[in-house]
Amino acid sequence: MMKDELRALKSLAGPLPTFDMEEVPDDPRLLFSSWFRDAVQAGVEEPHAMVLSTVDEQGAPDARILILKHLDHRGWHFASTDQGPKGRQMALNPQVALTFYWTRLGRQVRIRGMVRRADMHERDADFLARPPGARAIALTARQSERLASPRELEEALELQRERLRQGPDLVAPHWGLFIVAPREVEFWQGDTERRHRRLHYRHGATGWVREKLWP
Ligand SMILES: Cc1cc2nc3c(=O)[nH]c(=O)nc-3n(C[C@H](O)[C@H](O)[C@H](O)COP(=O)(O)O)c2cc1C
Repeated sequence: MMKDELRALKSLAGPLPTFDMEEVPDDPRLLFSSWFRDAVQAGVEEPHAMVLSTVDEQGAPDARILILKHLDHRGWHFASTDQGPKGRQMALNPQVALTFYWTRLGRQVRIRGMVRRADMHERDADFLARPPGARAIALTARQSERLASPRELEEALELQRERLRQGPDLVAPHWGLFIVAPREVEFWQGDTERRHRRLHYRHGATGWVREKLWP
């Protein structure tokens, strides 16, 4: 049943844009910005949603979706608690990967690199810019713990909403703003005939080196 349903689904049906792999910037961050703008203009839903992959202490991979908060010369930024599986995994092993997929354009971007924390000032600014509900849930500081009952969550949230009413500038101590400095970035443009175009950037001793990859 599932097999037939899956076979009936289309993938990379197009129309899809072309990708001129000769006309690209030296720095993959510039190409990412340009592709990101294309995704926004094409109406891709939540183009800033990305998969963050990490590994645990046994070397077993883990992955979840997060929201991209910023991209600058340092890399790709995201915000989360430093507790819970991803926080612990990144503290043990700062090597991570980010993956974007923009369906309507048939484009995938894969980033591999090292994650580090932004300074406290930037972290606080990010936290205070979050809507009150998002700040209250972050202040509960229990992401990914076992939830005993919905009431437990409601009570904890009400407590934090009250703390925020008393102190609107409160920042969750376990909140983190993280930056992924890229070592490798791959741009993948899907093709309806499966002649996908792949451009791989690697950061070497003298700067960014690019090569094309087989589809
Ligand atoms: C669209 C979307 C956006 C999300 N954005 C974030 C985010 O920015 N930060 C975050 O901590 N979790 C975010 N999550 C939840 C994570 O996927 C994940 O459930 C949570 O961070 C716990 O991860 P962990 O158990 O691996 O630590 C988002 C989930 C989705 C589906």
